[in-house]
Amino acid sequence: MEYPESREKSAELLRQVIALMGQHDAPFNPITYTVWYEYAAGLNARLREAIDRFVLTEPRLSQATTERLYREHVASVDDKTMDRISRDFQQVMSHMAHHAARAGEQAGAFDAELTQLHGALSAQDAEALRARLPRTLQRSQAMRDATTELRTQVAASRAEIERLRADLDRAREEVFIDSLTKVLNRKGLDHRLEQILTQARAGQDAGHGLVMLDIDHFKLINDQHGHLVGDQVLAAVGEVLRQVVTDPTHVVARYGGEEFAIVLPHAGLEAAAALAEKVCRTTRAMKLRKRNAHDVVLSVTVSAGAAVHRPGESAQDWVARADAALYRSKQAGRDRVTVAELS
Ligand SMILES: Nc1nc2c(ncn2[C@@H]2O[C@H](COP(=O)(O)OP(=O)(O)OP(=O)(O)O)[C@@H](O)[C@H]2O)c(=O)[nH]1
Repeated sequence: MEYPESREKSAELLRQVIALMGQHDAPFNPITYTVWYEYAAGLNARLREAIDRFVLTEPRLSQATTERLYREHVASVDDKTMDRISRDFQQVMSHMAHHAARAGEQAGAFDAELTQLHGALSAQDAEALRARLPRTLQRSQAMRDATTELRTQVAASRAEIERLRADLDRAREEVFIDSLTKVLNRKGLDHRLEQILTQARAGQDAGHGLVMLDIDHFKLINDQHGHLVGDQVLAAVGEVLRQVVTDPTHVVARYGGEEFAIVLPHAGLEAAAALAEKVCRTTRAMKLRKRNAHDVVLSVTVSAGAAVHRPGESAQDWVARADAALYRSKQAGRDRVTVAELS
């Protein structure tokens, strides 16, 4: 997931997120953090609606509810990953708390020692001062040791928390990736579309391009060469898409079956159509060798439809307009791009 906030905005968000986490019962961990971050950032409308509904009956959200919200509205991370990350996080926090408590105890003892020393100094009692000094030195050394240990522990904990967050991000991404074509799956696409349209609704930006693509006569490929070759073709088209769509802000997904989608945030119809043309050209030029049969070479083509998002339009309607343009490409003979009218 991309978090597009500026540094100032993210600092403000961080304050809000910490305040929100403090108002609820779920422990502080990367899952709770992510839920409240997405809530506060306003990037996840469905999550927001669900939280607003839940707090009516459960004003302090529990760990179980927060994890459920994460699973249903952020990413369906499996229970084992969720448990492991929560457990590891608790362990990191408990180590840090232990070292902080130790440093606190040493600080208390050192403070008591300083009070005694101050007394001896004020009374100008040279004898008492001499007697106190070895203890004062001992206590100050213990204090220094404890703060050094705490510093080391804080650094180690930070590194560990970073590792856990990366772990969680990886697990989230896996849920959104189609294993055959290695592009986003439908769920991943829906999630990204929702983010993009939430921002569009908030008036933060306008004008996004969408291309829907469909492999031509795919049923024939399956019928003539078998389902496994069909899968090989799907994987190859996925590879073409990953190769052609190089802009990291663009979103490539398998919409379902042999249909793919490309979302081009902040791009017009011309850019979307040009990218679709490039995908058509590259796919047409591709020669696929049927696995375990070196003499059988397959060629495939794709048809495409492009549409630019209209203000206020739902994701569903947007996809339907691009799909209608794609249908016109099919009707006109396939292996081509059709653009949806703007009005
Ligand atoms: N091998 C394989 N086939 C799939 C998969 N998903 C869907 N299909 C097949 O894709 C085919 C889609 O065929 P149709 O929708 O009739 O369209 P088409 O043959 O591509 O023809 P046009 O779209 O009109 O060019 C069906 O035969 C599905 O069984 C998959 O994951 N693997």
